[in-house]
Amino acid sequence: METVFFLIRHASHDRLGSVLCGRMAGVTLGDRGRAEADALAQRLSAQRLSAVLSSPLERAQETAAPIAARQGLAVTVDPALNEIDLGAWSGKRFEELHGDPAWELWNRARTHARPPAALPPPAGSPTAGSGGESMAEAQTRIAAALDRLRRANPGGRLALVSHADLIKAALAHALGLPLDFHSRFEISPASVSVVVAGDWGLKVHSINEGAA
Ligand SMILES: O=C(O)[C@H](O)COP(=O)(O)O
Repeated sequence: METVFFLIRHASHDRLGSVLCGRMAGVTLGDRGRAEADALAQRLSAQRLSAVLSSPLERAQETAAPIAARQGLAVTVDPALNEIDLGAWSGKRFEELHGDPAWELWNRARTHARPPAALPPPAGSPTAGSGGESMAEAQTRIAAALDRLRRANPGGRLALVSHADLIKAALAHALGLPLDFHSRFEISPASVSVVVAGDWGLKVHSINEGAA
């Protein structure tokens, strides 16, 4: 039996395009984002969803809430849908990052680049030298979640509210696209990308639907 996944990027917030928010707390939807989330919930009301899952971050849960409410469902928070751990870059303005060689590498070589650690590791720590989460690790996380959710929900139609890079990683996994090509397609705020899963694997039905 097939399981349909509606991969939804959270709606707009006021720091979009100026701050690399990552997992920082307190990033909530503004007026525009709430209007986008309501419009998205209205569009999705034509679908019979069986579950609405969300990243733990506020911007995702606030996007998921009106979608779930319209369907008479509760939002289930799933840590597997969380944003990539961007370590020391979380909360930095994009203008601060420009010119940083590690940031340039992150943008051109996602297959092996890794954000820097948020805090220097203690001296002698076995984690010395480790950083944030690589996109490959995030892809493993979302791919495992899709497989787990598919097995638990045969015939289900699940909305998963997450983040741009997580959705790109999921689509790249389904398409067999190298992560270095992450910028070859767009995942906009409040957009929907549809992936169908079966015993045979994953099939991409659409990408970035409903983008403004
Ligand atoms: O701010 C970030 O973390 C990224 O630039 C975009 O991620 P998002 O999908 O959570 O906005």
